[in-house]
Amino acid sequence: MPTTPILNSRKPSSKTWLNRVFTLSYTVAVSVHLLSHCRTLIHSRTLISVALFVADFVFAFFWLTSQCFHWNPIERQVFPETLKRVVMESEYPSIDVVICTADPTKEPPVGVVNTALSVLAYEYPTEKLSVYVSDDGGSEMTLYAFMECAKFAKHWIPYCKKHGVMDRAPEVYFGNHPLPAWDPETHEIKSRYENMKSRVEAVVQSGGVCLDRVTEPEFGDIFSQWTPGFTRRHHPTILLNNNADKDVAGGVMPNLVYVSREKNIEKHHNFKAGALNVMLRVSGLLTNGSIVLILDCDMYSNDPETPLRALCYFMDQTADPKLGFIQFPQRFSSINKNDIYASEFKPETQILSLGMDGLLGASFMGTGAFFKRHVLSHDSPCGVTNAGSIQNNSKPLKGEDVLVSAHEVAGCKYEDYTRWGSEIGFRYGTITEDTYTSFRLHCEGWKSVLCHPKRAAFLGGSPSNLNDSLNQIKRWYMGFLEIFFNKYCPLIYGVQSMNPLQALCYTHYTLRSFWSIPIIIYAFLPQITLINSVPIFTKVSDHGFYLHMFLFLGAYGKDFLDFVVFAGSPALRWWNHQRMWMMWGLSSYPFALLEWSLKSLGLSTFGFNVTSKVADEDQSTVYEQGVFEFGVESVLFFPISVASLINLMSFVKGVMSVVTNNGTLDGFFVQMFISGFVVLNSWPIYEAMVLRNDRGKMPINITLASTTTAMAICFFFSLVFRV
Ligand SMILES: O=c1ccn([C@@H]2O[C@H](COP(=O)(O)OP(=O)(O)O[C@H]3O[C@H](CO)[C@@H](O)[C@H](O)[C@H]3O)[C@@H](O)[C@H]2O)c(=O)[nH]1
Ligand SMILES: [Mn+2]
Repeated sequence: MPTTPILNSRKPSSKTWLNRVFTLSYTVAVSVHLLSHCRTLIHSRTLISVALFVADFVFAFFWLTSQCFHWNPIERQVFPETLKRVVMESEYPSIDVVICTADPTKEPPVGVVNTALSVLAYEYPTEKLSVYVSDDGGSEMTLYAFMECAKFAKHWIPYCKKHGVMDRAPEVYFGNHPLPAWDPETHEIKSRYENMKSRVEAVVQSGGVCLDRVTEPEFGDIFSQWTPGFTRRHHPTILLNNNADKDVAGGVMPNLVYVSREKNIEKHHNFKAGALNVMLRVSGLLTNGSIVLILDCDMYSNDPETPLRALCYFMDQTADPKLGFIQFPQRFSSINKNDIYASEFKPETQILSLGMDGLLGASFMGTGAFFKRHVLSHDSPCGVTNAGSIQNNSKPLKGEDVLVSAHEVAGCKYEDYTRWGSEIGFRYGTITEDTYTSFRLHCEGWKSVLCHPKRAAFLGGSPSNLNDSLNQIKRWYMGFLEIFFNKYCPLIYGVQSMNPLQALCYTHYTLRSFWSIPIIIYAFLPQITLINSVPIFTKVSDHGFYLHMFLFLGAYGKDFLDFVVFAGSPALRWWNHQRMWMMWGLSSYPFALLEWSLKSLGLSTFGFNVTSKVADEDQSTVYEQGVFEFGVESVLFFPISVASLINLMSFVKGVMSVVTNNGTLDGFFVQMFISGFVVLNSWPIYEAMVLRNDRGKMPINITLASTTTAMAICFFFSLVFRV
């Protein structure tokens, strides 16, 4: 009897038992610790003991919920070689790729072009591949870049296939490979690329498209739609289908389509989720690929065989029919050596996600995910009613009728009175549509898979300065609060509708901004009391001290093991990550809570502030050197600066009293230790305040304001503790 060929496998991670033993023993320690807090509260309740209890209680909550990620981590493998052997290419499903962009100034069109080229050149039957660019910025510059992309692709696709190129984003390819002097073909394609790039950049620089640049008759007319009343928030649908049939080597070209959905200033457009839903409908009409790959414009493909890896699940006869999507973890290309801003998101993308994968599946990360189309549009009006099987679709439906319908489904009134965004497609109501959509899909019983090949499937950009990075985190956690305080709350609705451990994972993420409470308490309370010589923790000579020590070393030590030993990151990256966690706790998290509260009270609004993907040369140099970039007067730096100064004062005060009291610090050791630890972490901040003179130094106004505030706090509390 023939055995079914194995296309993928899963096994428990080697650390599963270590995780479980650790979870159980640490739970005992946390419980004992919380009990002793309760005892203190009963016998001598003071403001300080209440604050410490609250802090430890919140920490315990996050620790406990985070254990759900560690309970059942798994590792997976796929076998694309087997796939190639046992499945004929003609059986491959067709794939529609959607690339989102929203702002030509923050997301340079050349970057969009590179991402598009990297997927157009996938090792995949070209007649089954379609690439859609969704331009939420409604920018003629992006459209112009798209046209240049279409022309260059005719050369680039056959070149990549002929030479087995791995880096199929040309910018990366030409950046990584010295040109072989003997190869005229490579020289030619490179100069073609450079010319194209400079034409696109010239258009971007001049701020508009000069029509005599567009010589092709099939493209010429479309720019007339940019009438004087056209703005990015208010304009008609623009759709351009590049009808190129053949590349220069005579191969079939993949479809390439540009869509900028209709916008109306009076109509909420639901940010990226709104754009993606339009793309689901438009692509449903034009090509109707049964697999949809979602990408951000800065996430280029780093491995041309990625679709085959996804097929190792989709084409697996034995796979769970409820499998909805396959997520490739977000990975990043331009992170500096020690990842000073912790932009790698290692825990979320590559550690915790393995744990969710062992439950119901990783959550959608906004980019790098292959969806079965029908999961997102099961009863869409576009005639996409295939009930679960992977279908094959041939080259596009063309003709005027289809284009008229496509304009209709991209219109901003189309979704009125439909279930798009509430029950169908990407879900609305939050600016972190990715987490929310996968949460809802998991509630509905869909499953997902994390595919984590050694060579990253996609590589993206990340903020290269501190302010952008803190703002990005703030935006996510505001979105998370919108998810939690919602009809479909992960802790209430989620726990009832899916594996409760998985629901607690979502709970953990969506509530994380409350981590700011204990972080702020621990950043100020032990320090202010130390300055005023008030001991608040157990003495080193007490038994309780060992419990404190175990709790601290256990949490940090386990984190270190996961990050460095099991996930293989350099130790310095781990150190920088824990530093950023404290910084988030003092800035992004509390501001997320604040802004979300203001919005809930109707006092303010917030939108999707697109992360900038450009950095000028100076900024990039500073970043590459691994030096913190403050530079701008950001309110997010203020609490961080105040905390770092208070910690410095308290540490100095502590050292001085140890010296004057003949070297005893018994009663103050824990407070000294915490201040010292924060001081060590704050070194780049002190440097930015007093030692640096470059443009990345702390703005003088922030330094002055935070110094004054820190002194005022000290003065105020010295009065409080005197009475
Ligand atoms: O109204 C909008 C806003 C954004 N985008 C696009 O959404 C993508 C993500 O935006 P970006 O500013 O780069 O977000 P990140 O901070 O990198 O966001 C992460 O988190 C987002 C959810 O908050 C996810 O959508 C992203 O995939 C994920 O990378 C970009 O391609 C944008 O062009 C739109 O299409 N329309
Ligand atoms: Mn991004």
